[in-house]
Amino acid sequence: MQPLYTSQQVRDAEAPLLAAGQGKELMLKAATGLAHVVVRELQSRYGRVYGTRAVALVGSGNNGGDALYALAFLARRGVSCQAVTVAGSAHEEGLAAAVAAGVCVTTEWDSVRDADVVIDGILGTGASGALREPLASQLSDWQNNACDQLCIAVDTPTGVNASTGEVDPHAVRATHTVTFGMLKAGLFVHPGAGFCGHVECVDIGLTSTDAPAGYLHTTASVRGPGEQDHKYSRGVLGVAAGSQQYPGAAVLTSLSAQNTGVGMVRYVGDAAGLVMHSVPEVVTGWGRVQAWVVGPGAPEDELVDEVLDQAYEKCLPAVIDAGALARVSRARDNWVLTPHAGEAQSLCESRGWTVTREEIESAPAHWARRLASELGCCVLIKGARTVISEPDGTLHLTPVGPARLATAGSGDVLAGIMGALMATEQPAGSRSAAVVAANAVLLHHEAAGNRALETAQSILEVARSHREES
Ligand SMILES: NC(=O)C1=CN([C@@H]2O[C@H](COP(=O)(O)OP(=O)(O)OC[C@H]3O[C@@H](n4cnc5c(N)ncnc54)[C@H](O)[C@@H]3O)[C@@H](O)[C@H]2O)[C@@H](O)CC1
Ligand SMILES: Nc1ncnc2c1ncn2[C@@H]1O[C@H](COP(=O)(O)OP(=O)(O)O)[C@@H](O)[C@H]1O
Ligand SMILES: [K+]
Repeated sequence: MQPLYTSQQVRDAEAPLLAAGQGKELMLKAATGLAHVVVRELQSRYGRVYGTRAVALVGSGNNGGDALYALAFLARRGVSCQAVTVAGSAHEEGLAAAVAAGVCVTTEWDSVRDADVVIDGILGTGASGALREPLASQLSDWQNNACDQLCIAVDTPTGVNASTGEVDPHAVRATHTVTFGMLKAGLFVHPGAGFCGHVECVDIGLTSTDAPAGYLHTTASVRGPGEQDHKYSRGVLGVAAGSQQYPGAAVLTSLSAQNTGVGMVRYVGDAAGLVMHSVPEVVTGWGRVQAWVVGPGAPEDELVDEVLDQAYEKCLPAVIDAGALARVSRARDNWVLTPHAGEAQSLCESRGWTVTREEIESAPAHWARRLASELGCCVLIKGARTVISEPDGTLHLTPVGPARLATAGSGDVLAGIMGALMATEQPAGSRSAAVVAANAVLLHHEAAGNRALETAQSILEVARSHREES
């Protein structure tokens, strides 16, 4: 997992180097890394670099300085380069270097639309507040008329808050973002993440001792059984799921847990017959378990309350989903609540917080944080972009999953995968529970992404093949 930082944390990490007079060196490292990416992308899209046209949008600060030095580099590679200064002034030394290399400087935006690549060097970590006029309208005019243009953002797309992922209505939609030194959290949080395109980080020698604002998880790491393991040592998962109205959720959750790999699944609820018929490995009835999944398919309140009490009293890790979410009155830090935006809205409402489902969908990190802090456990808000927060606000993010996960029952499959990992990994606190949850999300993505699958049942088959291969 890769640490993610806020803009301020990155600026704090830069401060001692700037104080030691290394500002220009840092900027040259950043600009060189940026220029290499531009060259690579020009080559990849057009099959050549020489003779292509690059236009950089240049703001008044160091973000513009990076863009100007990169243009100087590109001009020497035979790229026809133009710098559009959008803020009246521009980084002096960068401007001098660009002009010396043959870069044409203008304040007119005419050339932007026809450029083979646009480099967005307007705002980086120094941005504050809404985009000002006339810049905001100029950006909208350009982007409303641009079509499939290569656009490489310097450090962060202008208008995307690099700390929070909040987005200005006129923000730049980049195809690539080249960020410097440390990954910024806002580049991976919805909705900002959707404006960044492919993100890569150029090492300019920054380090931080701060606690990161979050972590990016990209590869699922799952521990298989050891040679000495038996079914009990490996972990028994209790599944309390399904009802007469929604018996299928009990099957999907149990089967998904079984397919992910766990010592044993114990099922309690109203769909025991159907579960046994579909997953004969499952044992039904109460008994000792090392973790719980409770809630998929709206099991009865009485059963849910009993499971929640047991998990609380014994400090067992638990995945609380769907029908069980509304029953949580106290929580352990190794619990993960897994609402979708609608369920998160109900959780907020029951606490007297007024928010719409749409507002949660447009700022899931904010609401996951608020709920996690209120409840004292991890909160994972499901959706096109899933976000997990620990009670202290530390975020755990993953790349976006395949859209074919948007199908009924796929949340039940996720609950089963997560439950299996909870039972085998035994997370003791919120950090390890959040890591388990992120791993489950990645496995869920992988299972759905391996083939052109459309149903939750098919996702299960891939979960099984994943287990057999590992
Ligand atoms: N400080 C350093 O050591 C390094 C900084 N680097 C670059 O420098 C950037 C940060 O530079 P700066 O601190 O100069 O800040 P920026 O270049 O991000 O922006 C500062 C300028 O933007 C204007 N501005 C802020 N908010 C605005 C808004 N909403 N609408 C319109 N204009 C607005 C401000 O008036 C100010 O003039 C980083 O993102 C990175 O690209 C890199 O060169 C690496 C080294
Ligand atoms: N467009 C999408 N792209 C990627 N993943 C998605 C998308 N839509 C939904 N998902 C994922 O699919 C799952 C749906 O879960 P949920 O809404 O609980 O469904 P159900 O209750 O029917 O099981 C979640 O893991 C969610 O993150
Ligand atoms: K930028």
